[in-house]
Amino acid sequence: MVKLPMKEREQTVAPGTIITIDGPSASGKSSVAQRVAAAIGLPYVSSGLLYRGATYQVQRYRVNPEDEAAILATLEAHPIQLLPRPEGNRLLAEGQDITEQLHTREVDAMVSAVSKHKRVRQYVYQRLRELSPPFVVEGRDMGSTVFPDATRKFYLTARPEVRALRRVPERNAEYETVLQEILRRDQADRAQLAPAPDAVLVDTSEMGIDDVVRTILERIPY
Ligand SMILES: Nc1ncnc2c1ncn2[C@@H]1O[C@H](COP(=O)(O)OP(=O)(O)O)[C@@H](O)[C@H]1O
Ligand SMILES: Nc1ccn([C@@H]2O[C@H](COP(=O)(O)OP(=O)(O)O)[C@@H](O)[C@H]2O)c(=O)n1
Repeated sequence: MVKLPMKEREQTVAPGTIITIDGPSASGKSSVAQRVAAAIGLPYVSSGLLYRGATYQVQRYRVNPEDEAAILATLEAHPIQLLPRPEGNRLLAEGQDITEQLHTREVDAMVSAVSKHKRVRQYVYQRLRELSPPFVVEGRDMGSTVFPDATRKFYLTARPEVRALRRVPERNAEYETVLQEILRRDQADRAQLAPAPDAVLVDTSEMGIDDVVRTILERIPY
């Protein structure tokens, strides 16, 4: 098991605590997970960065995103590593921090094709399950598939138009283009986007980040 760096504050949750925060693109998962984790003194883990890192390697080594075996061979030869840091997760590829290259339209355009392969998902699940609780983890299927026995599960949603408006400043692209790309990725990700039946659903369309964080903290035993 991989011990995660813990904030110096004394532990306030049970040692085995796992909080999952899932949802579609720009629903607020990363921002909210980072704040919730900081509030209860836990590390937070971004599963999406592992899929983005895998996609970056596929593009870097010009691998066919439809070729599952070639993708796995590339990840074996050119490994990626997630560093969950309280100030923000970092993703290393062959020892180099490539995090800044991962939130781009190029990676957005291909990440669903790479992520849909069963063995790619198993590769990511393996990395995540090596992490030693307690932690907050965000993604799409953390509560439904990867950590079904999580202590608390949350599923953030927001209207696509709201999510597109939030994403525009991060992608330096026109609103309509960003909206279409979000709708395309929602559709491409639909297999892993179903909330766990025991997840608390939070529609963040009309909520500020602090309200979402408060809504989640109120439902966590700490
Ligand atoms: N409830 C909210 N209200 C307003 N802006 C938000 C809200 N949640 C997230 N944001 C902003 O929207 C953008 C995308 O949020 P992010 O946490 O990256 O979403 P995700 O991880 O689900 O893709 C960020 O700039 C973030 O600050
Ligand atoms: N748990 C997860 C997390 C991400 N992903 C894939 O990785 C892509 C990027 O996830 P992300 O969380 O970094 O993306 P945003 O939601 O921040 O836009 C998603 O569009 C999915 O294709 C997944 O399949 N399962």
